[in-house]
Amino acid sequence: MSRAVLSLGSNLGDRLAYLRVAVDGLRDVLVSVSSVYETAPWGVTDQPDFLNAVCIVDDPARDHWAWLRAGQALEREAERVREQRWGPRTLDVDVVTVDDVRSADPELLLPHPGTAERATVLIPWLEIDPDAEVPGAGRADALLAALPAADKNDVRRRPDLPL
Ligand SMILES: Nc1ncnc2c1ncn2[C@@H]1O[C@H](COP(=O)(O)OP(=O)(O)OP(=O)(O)O)[C@@H](O)[C@H]1O
Ligand SMILES: Nc1nc2c(c(=O)[nH]1)N=C(CO)CN2
Repeated sequence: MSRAVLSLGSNLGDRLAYLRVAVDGLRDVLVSVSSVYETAPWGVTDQPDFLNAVCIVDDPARDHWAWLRAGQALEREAERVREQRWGPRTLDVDVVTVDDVRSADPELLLPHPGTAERATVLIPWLEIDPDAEVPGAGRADALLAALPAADKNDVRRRPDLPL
């Protein structure tokens, strides 16, 4: 089996529609999907707010590279153009974890290196898996508890935006 946690983000154009492109494209392998969260941008802060969500997918036939390729195909479907690092995008699909795979290959770092510091990933992930663990870094709830309150306050659930 290969179970992956994918982080979705959009801050350009019809943000909800782009997240739906991703979820619809994963429908056959979808185990669960979080609520949508409106989040203040980190990294490059002078850009529009993001919508973020996390989904858990499972497919015994896919390895971690197949999940990366699936995410990239969805980004292409959302007409993503490659722009500045951490800049605005119609759709970003990050592979957060795949089972307990660890990878130092720059094309596919696992677990995704930003995970432990990103409330925008940890909060939606914990919503759908309260026992979530980041391989090598411990429980997601403990990682979230260690983040500044301001980071958590910048992640607001949007129950009015269903996926
Ligand atoms: N776990 C991963 N998930 C998705 N892409 C990854 C992962 N590890 C490495 N990459 C590589 O990262 C590149 C995409 O980077 P991208 O421009 O989306 O970064 P970013 O989203 O701006 O920043 P960040 O990766 O910190 O969220 C791709 O070339 C991809 O091969
Ligand atoms: N709130 C938020 N900020 C970001 C995000 C994101 O998904 N959410 N993604 C980025 C590029 O990976 C840069 N900044």
